[in-house]
Amino acid sequence: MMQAPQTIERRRRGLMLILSSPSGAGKTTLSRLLLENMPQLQMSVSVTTRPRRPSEISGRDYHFIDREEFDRLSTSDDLLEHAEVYGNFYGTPKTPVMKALGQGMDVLFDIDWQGTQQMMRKARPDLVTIFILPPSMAELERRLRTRAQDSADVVARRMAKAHDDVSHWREYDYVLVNDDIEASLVSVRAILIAERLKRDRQMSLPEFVSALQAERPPSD
Ligand SMILES: Nc1ncnc2c1ncn2[C@@H]1O[C@H](COP(=O)(O)OP(=O)(O)OP(=O)(O)O)[C@@H](O)[C@H]1O
Ligand SMILES: Nc1nc2c(ncn2[C@@H]2O[C@H](COP(=O)(O)O)[C@@H](O)[C@H]2O)c(=O)[nH]1
Repeated sequence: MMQAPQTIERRRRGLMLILSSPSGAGKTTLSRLLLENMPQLQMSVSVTTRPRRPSEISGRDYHFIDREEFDRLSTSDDLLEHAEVYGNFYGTPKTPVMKALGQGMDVLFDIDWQGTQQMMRKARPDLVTIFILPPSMAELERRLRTRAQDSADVVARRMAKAHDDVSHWREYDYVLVNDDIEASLVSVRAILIAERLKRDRQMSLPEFVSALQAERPPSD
C-alpha cells in the first residue's frame, strides 16, 4: 500500500556553500551572521599554518598547526583541498565535512579561489559558490586596516593580491558586492534557501509526488 504523503520523510542532499573574496571583503563577518540564524548549516573549520590573530579562538576560527602537521595531513589525503594563500598554508579537513553532509547538514566554507577550483573538480553538483566583491579597493584597504588584526606588511601583501583575487569572479555561481552587510546577509540567505529547494537536491520528491498522485481527488 502507498504511504500517505505527510508520513514520507523529506530527505535532501546536503550542499556545500563556498564564500570567496579578496581578503577583507567580509566573508568571516557574513559567515558568522549567517550561522546565527540558519538551521542545518555548519561551518567548515580550516587548518592553517598562519599565526593566530589576537581575536581568534583555536578550534572555532581555525585549527592552528605547524608546517610539518600540514604536510602530513595533505599527503595522507585528509584534506578536501589545500592552498598557499598570502604566504601561509590553509586546508579543509575532510572528515568533519563528510560527517556533517552525512547527517543532512549543509556546510559553509570560507576558502580562496584555488581551493574552490579544487572543490569544483571533486564535487561540482553539490557546490554553491559565491564571490564577494568589495565596494571599492579603497574601502577594502580601509576594512583590512580597521580590522586591526594584521601588520601593515600583511595588509600590503594582501592588497597587492587583491586585483588577482578579483579576477576569479567569473568562476562563481553568484557574485555580490558587500556594501551593506545586512543587504549582503539577506542575499546569501536567499541564495541558500533557493538552492536547498533545487529539485535534484530533494531526494524524496519522486516518492512524495507518487504518494500525492495516488491520493483520491477530493470529491465535489
Ligand atoms: N559591509 C561592510 N561594511 C563595512 N565593514 C565591513 C563590511 N563587511 C565586513 N566589514 C568589516 O571589514 C573587516 C574585514 O571583514 P572580514 O574579516 O569579515 O573579511 P574576510 O573577507 O573574512 O577577510 P579574510 O579573507 O582576511 O579572512 C572587518 O573589520 C569587518 O567588520
Ligand atoms: N584554499 C583555502 N583557503 C582558505 C582556507 N581557509 C581560509 N582560506 C582563505 O585564506 C585567506 C586568508 O584568510 P585569513 O583568515 O588568513 O584572513 C582567505 O581568502 C580565506 O578565504 C582553506 O581551508 N582553504
